[in-house]
Amino acid sequence: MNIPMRTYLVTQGDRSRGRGTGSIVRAAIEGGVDIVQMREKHTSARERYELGKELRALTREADIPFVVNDRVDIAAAVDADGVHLGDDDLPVSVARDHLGEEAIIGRSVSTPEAASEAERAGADYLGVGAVFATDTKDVNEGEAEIGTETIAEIAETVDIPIVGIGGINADNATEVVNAGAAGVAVVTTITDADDPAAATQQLRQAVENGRTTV
Ligand SMILES: Cc1ncc(COP(=O)(O)OP(=O)(O)O)c(N)n1
Ligand SMILES: Cc1nc(C(=O)O)sc1CCOP(=O)(O)O
Ligand SMILES: [Mg+2]
Repeated sequence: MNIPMRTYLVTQGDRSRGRGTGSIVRAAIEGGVDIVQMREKHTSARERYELGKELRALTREADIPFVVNDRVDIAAAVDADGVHLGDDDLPVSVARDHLGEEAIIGRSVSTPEAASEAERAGADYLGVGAVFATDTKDVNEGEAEIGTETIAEIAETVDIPIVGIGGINADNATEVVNAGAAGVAVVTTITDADDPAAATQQLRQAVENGRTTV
């Protein structure tokens, strides 16, 4: 499965300076984002469903993949392309049974062992983090600031693509890609930017720079 994910936006409404998540996603699309994940932790199922339908329409119009964080039921309800799962979410195999062979299923990992297990379970890509310090999410001790060395180890271990996540911006994205990531996933670099479209473009350029210098 060839999933475009050089620049991967993970949404978070409460880190978007009061701007609607729809407007952030529209700007990211204008800036050339490759894939969008709806991640709205403290909202009801109904709110996620309504926002999910809006983001599905925007991403469909832009012809880019749309993934829902955590919730297989909401992914199915809004006709998303897939779901992103972590340790507290449904197993990859269960999501696969519900969403089908064509669905994009991402899995969070922070060690080579967990990466191998997720690949065996049928994940299509891995989100690996937290690469650098972040205050967007409380990351467990041992999974914080794993660095680009762990990105390199995991990239060597699995055949599926990986994206780095956590504290990534246009100044350090090149390093993440040079370590072996297919791309970078970000929340605040885009959602909290003065100009989310320009921030997406700069991130994209940093990723491209990595590809040409590897
Ligand atoms: C691309 C990507 N990578 C990792 C995560 C983290 O997922 P998870 O561990 O399930 O934590 P929450 O995001 O649910 O808090 C992600 N969402 N996206
Ligand atoms: C959602 C998420 N998952 C992480 C992980 O390590 O699995 S770090 C993270 C937050 C990323 O936010 P920012 O780009 O603002 O640092
Ligand atoms: Mg999760």
